Amino acid sequence: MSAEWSSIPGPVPSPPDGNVADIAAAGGLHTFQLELHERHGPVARFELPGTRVVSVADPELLAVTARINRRPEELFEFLSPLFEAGNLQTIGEREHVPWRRLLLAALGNHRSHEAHFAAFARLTTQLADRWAAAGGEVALQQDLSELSLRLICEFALGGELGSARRTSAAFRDLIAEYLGRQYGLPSVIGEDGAAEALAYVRQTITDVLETPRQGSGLVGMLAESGWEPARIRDTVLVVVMAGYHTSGVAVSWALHLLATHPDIAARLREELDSVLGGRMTPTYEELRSLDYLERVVKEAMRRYPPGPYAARELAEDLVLGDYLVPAGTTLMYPIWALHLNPAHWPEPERFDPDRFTPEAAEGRPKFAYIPFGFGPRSCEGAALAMVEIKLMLAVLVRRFEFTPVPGHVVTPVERFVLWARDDIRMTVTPRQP
Ligand code: HEM
Repeated sequence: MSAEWSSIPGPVPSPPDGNVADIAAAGGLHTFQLELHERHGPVARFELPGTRVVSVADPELLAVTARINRRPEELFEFLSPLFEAGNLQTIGEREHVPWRRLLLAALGNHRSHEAHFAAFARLTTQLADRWAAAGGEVALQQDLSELSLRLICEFALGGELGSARRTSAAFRDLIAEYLGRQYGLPSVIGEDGAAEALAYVRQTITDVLETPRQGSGLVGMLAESGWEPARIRDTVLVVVMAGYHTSGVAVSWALHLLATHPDIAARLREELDSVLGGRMTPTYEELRSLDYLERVVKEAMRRYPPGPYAARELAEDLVLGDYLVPAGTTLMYPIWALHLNPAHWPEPERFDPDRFTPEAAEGRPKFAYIPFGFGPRSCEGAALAMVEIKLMLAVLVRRFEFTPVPGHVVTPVERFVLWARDDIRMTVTPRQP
């Protein structure tokens, strides 16, 4: 077996941009990968400028890659301008291992989640009160990404980070701008706009680090880390960037699915009403006992994974099924395509939370479902995100009926995260207590 990238099935690349035009024609990397695997099978190749990619949509084959730490630099190059001390998405294993240890200690601690739970509930209730007072139509992704920014700042920094609206817009625009530059798309905010947004984000982070606050495990741990100040600032930036939109986007997709599946929404409400009685927010303990809520969240992240892909780079040749993939290849984990693979998810488009009962999940390969990635570079915020998402959804579904706005079309687009192109617009109607 020879290590030949071109022996792997895939579309014909056209120099110098490889398959960039095919990706644009498909509507983005997320939809391109669905078509790629439908046409070429579970292991398929394609080419980005200067990068040979092999995309793997078979969970059993993914298991073979589970120890790889290295991320491909070219693919994440667009994030480099954000960092002062090196791109944290792609730092090498030696630096990454202690960095991950600190993040897991700061973000993955259940006692710490419990300690911040009352503040999370207060911030979520504030948004619900605002919706109830204003009534009518809301833009879910805008409001919920601002709320998740507030939650992550409360948790990781002990309070607000500048104006939530401005910070959230700055991150969104910076990612769209840098990603667009990498793939030759039209500018979103221009050179000056990007410089201004980055300066705003950096300044607010510096302000937070210079003003001691109570209740921030992350800032305290960073202060004791002995790391250079630029790496500390970069770490705060990456945590805020990774956490500001993902949880809110997950909740908005879940609400979209619930609003279009009234029977499932009714079953979730029944569970919430029976556990909460007359109260509007669950306790931390109650949240853990809401089984159907958990299944709804998992199924929503299967149907619309907020992070639609992950990637690694091969340091050595690797046997993947029938192929020997050469060293230097970028391995893509096409999370959306994996979550819609009919071999493991019958009728994959159907929204059915009961796919996640213990009985239904039995025998399903571990890596058939990977919303938070896997292996040594999996998401350090996963456990925290699940608490945030379940709490936001519980409070909002307990308090409101959500009705899709007639004529508003919801189209997923990939901008590093799976957003809806024109947001998800809903009419919110307070439920009778
Ligand atoms: C719905 C919520 C979220 C989803 C779906 C999500 C998904 C992901 C995915 C797919 C990756 C790449 C994993 C891989 O390469 O195997 C990732 C990485 C990461 N996520 Fe999340 N994430 C979420 C929320 C969060 C939150 C709330 C935080 C921080 C508080 C966070 C922090 C990170 C960090 C720091 C990384 C980089 C991991 C590394 O390179 O070691 N994420 N996330």
